[in-house]
Formats: sequence, C-alpha cells, structure tokens
Amino acid sequence: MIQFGIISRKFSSSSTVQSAIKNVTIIGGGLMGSGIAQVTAQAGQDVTLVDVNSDVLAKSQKSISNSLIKISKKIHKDNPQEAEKFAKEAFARIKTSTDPVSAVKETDLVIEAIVENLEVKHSLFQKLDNAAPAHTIFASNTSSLSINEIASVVKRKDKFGGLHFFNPVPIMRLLEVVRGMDTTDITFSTMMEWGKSVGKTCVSCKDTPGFIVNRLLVPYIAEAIRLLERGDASARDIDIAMKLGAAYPMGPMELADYVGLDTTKFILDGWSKKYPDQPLFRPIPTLNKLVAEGKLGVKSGEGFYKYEKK
Ligand SMILES: CCCCCCCC(=O)CC(=O)SCCNC(=O)CCNC(=O)[C@H](O)C(C)(C)COP(=O)(O)OP(=O)(O)OC[C@H]1O[C@@H](n2cnc3c(N)ncnc32)[C@H](O)[C@@H]1OP(=O)(O)O
Ligand SMILES: NC(=O)C1=CN([C@@H]2O[C@H](COP(=O)(O)OP(=O)(O)OC[C@H]3O[C@@H](n4cnc5c(N)ncnc54)[C@H](O)[C@@H]3O)[C@@H](O)[C@H]2O)C=CC1
Repeated sequence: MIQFGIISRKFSSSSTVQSAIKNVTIIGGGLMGSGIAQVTAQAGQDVTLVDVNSDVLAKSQKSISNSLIKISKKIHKDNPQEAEKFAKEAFARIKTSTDPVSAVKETDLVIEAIVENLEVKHSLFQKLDNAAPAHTIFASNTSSLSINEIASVVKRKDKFGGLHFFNPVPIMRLLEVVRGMDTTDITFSTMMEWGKSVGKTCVSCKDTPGFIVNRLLVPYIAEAIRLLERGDASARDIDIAMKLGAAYPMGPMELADYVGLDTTKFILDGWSKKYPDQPLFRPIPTLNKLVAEGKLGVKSGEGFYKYEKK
C-alpha cells in the first residue's frame, strides 16, 4: 500500500513561497514534466507546460487528467463533488505552449525537464536567460548531469539550482534540492519552500553525480544486471529477492525497465566517461545489447520482461 504525499500532508501555505512563486513554467512535457506540472497545479499555482512537440502536450494533458481523477478521488474519498471540483480546478490551472521563450516572460520559476543532453539543455537555458524576468529562478530536473555545468551558460547563476523529482511524480514523495556553487541562500531556501508547497519532502544535496538517490540506485541496478549477466540468478529471482528480502516496491530489473534501459545506459555511459576509474559505472554488455535491439523496457514493450504496448 503506497502512501500519497498529497494525502498525508497539508500543502504549505507559506506566505514567502505564495508571494515569491505564483507562476511556474515547466519545459518538457514528457513523463517527468507532465507530473511536475500536475503537482504544481494541485498546489494551486498557475502552470505553463511547454514542449516542442504538440502531440506530446496532448498526451500529457490526457495523462494528467487521468492521474488527477485518481488522486482527487483519494483526497476527497467521501465527497465525489469535491473530488470532481479539485480535479477540474487543478487541470484548468495548466496552460500549454510550444514556445519556451514566450512562456517564460512572466514566470517566477522555470523547471526544465527536457531530454538528458547537456548541449540541448544549454541551448534552451541560453534562450530562456534572455527572455525571463530578472527575478525568475531556473531549475533543472536532470537525473545525472552536473547543475554547475548546466548553469554555466546563464548569467543568473545565483538563481540556478536542481529540483530533482522522482517517477511517478504525483506519487513519489521526495524532492532533491541541489545547490550549485553559485546558488544563493535565498534561491536555495525559495526552492526548498516551493518543494514543500507542492507536497514533497525535500532533502538537499551538493552537486555530485546522481545526487543522493541516483548515486545509490544506478550502481545498485548496474550490479543487479551484472549478477544476471554472470548467470548467478534469473531476473525474476533477483526481483523477488529484493522485493521480499529488502522490501523494495519493485525489484531492480523491474525498476530498470520502468525507468527505461536507454536512460539507464545513458547515465552509465556519461558517468563512465567522466569517471573512468570507478568500476561501478563501467558499461554493461547485457544492457548495451538490449538497448541496441530496441528493448528499452516498459515504453518499448520489452526489456528484461515483456509488456503490453500502451
Ligand atoms: C537505473 C536508475 C536510473 C535512474 C534514472 C532516472 C530516474 C531518476 O532520476 C529518479 C527516479 O525517478 S528513480 C525511480 C523512482 N521510482 C521508484 O523507485 C518507483 C518504485 N515503484 C513504486 O514505488 C511503485 O511500484 C509504484 C508507485 C510505481 C506503483 O505502485 P504499486 O506497485 O503499488 O502499483 P499500482 O497498484 O499500479 O499503483 C498503486 C496506486 O497508485 C496509483 N498510481 C500509480 N501511478 C499513478 C499516477 N501517476 N497518478 C495517480 N495515481 C497513480 C495506481 O492507480 C494505484 O491506485 P489504486 O489502484 O487506487 O491502488
Ligand atoms: N524518466 C525518469 O524516471 C526521470 C527523468 N528525469 C530527468 O527529467 C528529464 C526529462 O526526462 P523524461 O520526462 O523522462 O523525458 P521524456 O523524453 O519523457 O520528455 C522529454 C520531453 O522534452 C521535450 N523536449 C526536448 N527538447 C526540448 C526543448 N528544447 N524545448 C521543449 N521541450 C523539449 C521532448 O519533446 C520530450 O517530450 C531528463 O533530464 C531526465 O534525466 C528525472 C527524474 C526521473
């Protein structure tokens, strides 16, 4: 039985955040961006969700609507009318756009959740830096890149940090708030307060590879794949072992399929290039083979397991 952050805690109505952050722009309307947009709107803030692809935005709106219906029924379980009102009002707070530059003209906080590629993120932030008001805080939801490296192209390095959410965003209660070397105390505390305002429990971390969760999770998953590769145990037995022996909600192979094997490979490749002496980050032939065959996990219908295509 999972616990919903939204149910188990009241949203902070901290006047600092309410006055500082009223409009939030989320760039990237995929898996993570749509979830971040949803929790922001649930907290009563106005959101603009931006993606270069209008089909992605249509798909995101559908998944947000479905998720809001489920969540609102849980929050207002004895009051269907309130549940419907909650879901409708939250949905109505989300606007969509395909133009990042015009979407940041009046925003207080930008959260970038686009493809995990440093050059693409640089090109986006450079454009946004010229277009957004001076007070606007910029944050990246990167899983594996350095916040300092992403921030290197903007002038507002003092107003830049990491806001790292977890998948599925409406359910996972954690938010890692990451300080870059130039992030000021006021920017950092505003990001922490904002995280609380959207119902998350915030932890802070320096700008180190994978922050807290992925620094532990990526080597754990990599070691599980190496265990399978050596023929020491089957995928199913590894998963059963970690679910029943360590009380994880998903086993490591299931989680790798859920996150995406391409994403897992991408992170390992980046880190092994940057830290060649760290054996935990070394490339894994089994993983590389699955990705080369297009077996990317749940999203492609097959990874370590087979799935019905959505
Ligand atoms: C290699 C690593 C590299 C990392 C790469 C990048 C990744 C990152 O940077 C950081 C990450 O996000 S790491 C991944 C973190 N996430 C996890 O570890 C998820 C582990 N799994 C779970 O917690 C549960 O299986 C889970 C919550 C997913 C599902 O719960 P259950 O297993 O109990 O299964 P369900 O019965 O399907 O779901 C329980 C209830 O939740 C509802 N639900 C699920 N998704 C929802 C959503 N998006 N919105 C609203 N409701 C949702 C679901 O409907 C169900 O409700 P009931 O039917 O009423 O119980
Ligand atoms: N998938 C996961 O479990 C997690 C991913 N992350 C991070 O979040 C970010 C996004 O990941 P996902 O949502 O999984 O990816 P995704 O592939 O589902 O979504 C990315 C979206 O960004 C859009 N996009 C690409 N370039 C753009 C641009 N210049 N302007 C506007 N939109 C653009 C794409 O059209 C796509 O819809 C990445 O940095 C990833 O590392 C963080 C936590 C968990």
